[in-house]
Amino acid sequence: MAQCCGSSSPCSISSSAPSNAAAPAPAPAPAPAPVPNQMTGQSLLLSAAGTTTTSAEAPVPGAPAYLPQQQQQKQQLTDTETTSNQTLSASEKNISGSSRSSSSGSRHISFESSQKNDREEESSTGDGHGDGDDGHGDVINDDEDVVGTLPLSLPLLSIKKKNTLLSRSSCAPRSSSYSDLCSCRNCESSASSSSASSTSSSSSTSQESGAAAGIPRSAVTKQLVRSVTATSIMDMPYNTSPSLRVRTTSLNQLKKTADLAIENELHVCPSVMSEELRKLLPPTSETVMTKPFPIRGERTIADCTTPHVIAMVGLPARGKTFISKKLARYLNWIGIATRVFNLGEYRRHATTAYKSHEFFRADNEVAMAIRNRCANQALHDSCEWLLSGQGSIAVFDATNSTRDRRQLIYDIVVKQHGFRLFFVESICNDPQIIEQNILEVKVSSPDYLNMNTELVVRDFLQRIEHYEERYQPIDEVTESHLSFMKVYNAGKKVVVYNNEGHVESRIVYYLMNIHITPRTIYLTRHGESEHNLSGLIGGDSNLSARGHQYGRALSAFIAQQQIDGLRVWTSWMKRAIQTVADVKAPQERWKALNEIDAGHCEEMTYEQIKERFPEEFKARDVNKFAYRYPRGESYEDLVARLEPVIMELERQGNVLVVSHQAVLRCLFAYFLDKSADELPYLYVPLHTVIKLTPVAYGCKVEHIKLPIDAVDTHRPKPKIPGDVSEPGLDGLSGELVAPDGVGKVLIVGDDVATATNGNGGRVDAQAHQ
Ligand SMILES: O=P(O)(O)OC[C@H]1O[C@@](CO)(OP(=O)(O)O)[C@@H](O)[C@@H]1O
Repeated sequence: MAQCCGSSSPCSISSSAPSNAAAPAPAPAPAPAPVPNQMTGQSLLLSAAGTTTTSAEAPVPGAPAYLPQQQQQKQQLTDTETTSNQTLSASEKNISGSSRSSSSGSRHISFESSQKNDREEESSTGDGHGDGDDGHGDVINDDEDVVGTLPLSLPLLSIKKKNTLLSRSSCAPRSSSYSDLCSCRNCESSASSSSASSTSSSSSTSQESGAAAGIPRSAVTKQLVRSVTATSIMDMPYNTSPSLRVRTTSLNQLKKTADLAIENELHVCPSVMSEELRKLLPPTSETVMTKPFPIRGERTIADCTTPHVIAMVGLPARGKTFISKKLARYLNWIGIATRVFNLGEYRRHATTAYKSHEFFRADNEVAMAIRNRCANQALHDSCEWLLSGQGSIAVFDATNSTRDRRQLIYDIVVKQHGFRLFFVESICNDPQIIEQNILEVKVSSPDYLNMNTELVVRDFLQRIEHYEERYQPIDEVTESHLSFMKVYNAGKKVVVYNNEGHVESRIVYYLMNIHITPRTIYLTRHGESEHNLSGLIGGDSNLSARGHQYGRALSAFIAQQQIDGLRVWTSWMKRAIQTVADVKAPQERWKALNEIDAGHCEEMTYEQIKERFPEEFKARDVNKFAYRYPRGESYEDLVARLEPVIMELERQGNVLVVSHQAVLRCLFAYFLDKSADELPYLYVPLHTVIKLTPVAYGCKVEHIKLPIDAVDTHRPKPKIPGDVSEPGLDGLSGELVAPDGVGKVLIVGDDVATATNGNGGRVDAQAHQ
């Protein structure tokens, strides 16, 4: 299966149109007709608690790609083997799919909670063309009081597709390192004369012998692919060639690239390839010299070849903006560049004409013209952004509450641009959730500046009524060509329809796990360890005396917080387990929470690494996120390893996570929406609890430093890569990180130290105010 759900068990879900997998990034392949799913009448029931029951012939979608890395690679290699079969069956699908009746031709997966959930009665209430917004944006434009400041004459949606064809004839004088992959005349001659690494030499040997034997070009390429991908990373000592350091990451990409080349007969020289395509080539000594490690996002290019638009659907105050922002944060964290286009922000930017709910009346023609123009502009910008290659997923956050509006989106996104389109409809009939939503985010909306809460609630409820008049929930019969999921009452029930491909499966899985129940997450490193004292990284040492002291202070602090249903998660490492020895709460050990594996550099000081492996040490400073220790891990690897932890954290209530510097940076970056550049330098000091409380669309952060001294292990990014004389190693360090405006740093008073040093763990509550 080319793009299976990623389940470790055999997966029977058909992949999406294979043209997606084969499309060269970033330009999309011509729009494939939507492929209705072959599976009929299959349903899967999943309880809110995560237990699954499948109906008779149901395919089990399984958890998406959260397999260990090696398993994923194995899985992908197996998947790729079946690509050609899939291509055939998918084209058959296209032919047969068009004549099939909508309801029987689509896979329908329904996830229902074990709790009582009445199926929503969905009724069409008209065929108006309304659109709208319910989000409140961060952009407040007070300068504009003219109605419709967006130019009305703007040529909307006139985006040209990029030229995906690569010219053979323009092959420039080329680098010998590509000779084993290129078939242009120049390269062929240089290929035969070049000798390279073991991998490339075997490849060129295949080519030469193939040419000599008169084997057709495509067969030679296939042979080449096989010979390269059959090589196992495990068989190679890390220092055989610098290029091997990235081989695990590039292995699947290479396979896909090569298949792509076979399918499209693109025998072009890498020197004229697009940047995107070239990135997927196997590393050579040259690419390693200039760009030693894959940057964030490369890992996911193969998964997300075709740009996606995720279009929200639903009445105002149904949590669409909450879902959009949260989803974007998650997708960016896993390395898929995602951006939210919020229609409310466009409308507020276009006009300040909003005075009351009257603006949203269906018969308000002036307002309706503005709203339509803004919706078109937001969609246009989403597509522009995707076409520019800056991102892979655009989230269109608007109500998209009528069939006509959704059809328009489909025509533009799928038919015109050939992107994938997935609707996420949020349906909520629980007045409590709606009211809470209005109070939490609408009262502070720029639409209601200086208005009292009661008036805001009344006005907003009337706004909702205007939408209700024309709201048409997505209909499986009349809109059977759409891919969508419906989330009922903040996740009590989820329905998934025509779910296509890996990215959508991940989105569905993620959205099934999030919840809005208030809770708090506490992150802390273990107490100071013996290795911390001597400046050694990694290892599995015991706590120092001060580390044990921190353990006691932590348990006192946690007891004082009186946290309902708290669970404690630690790594498997001694220093983490020893830290929570006195904490009174159920504990779980996660291997995934173990510290970054520094491979050959384990239990060395930074100075020793610099001395023994100067190039490695420098390379890490150049790109710390992507740098993988020899026989060890990178931060990028850590993010992949931690995805199941994030998923489980999303499902849980109150949790205390006790882990390590690098691991906590990754988790912290998820909650703070930090970039790959910032992530490895986030400040996570010893003996400090980071308290995270979800609020509205974000997260409140408090740093609570318990008053027990510890060494500072933070090494800030040096100005000169490889420099160890920078501050940070000698106790000077970075700033506490708190998100703009919402975070605050609390310093706990002496009471904790007193309490833990002899008062049996009692802590004066006042100390924390
Ligand atoms: O990525 P850098 O900044 O090196 O930080 C990670 C390092 O932090 C350390 C301490 O130096 O973490 P910890 O003590 O939390 O286990 C090392 O074990 C680890 O290799």
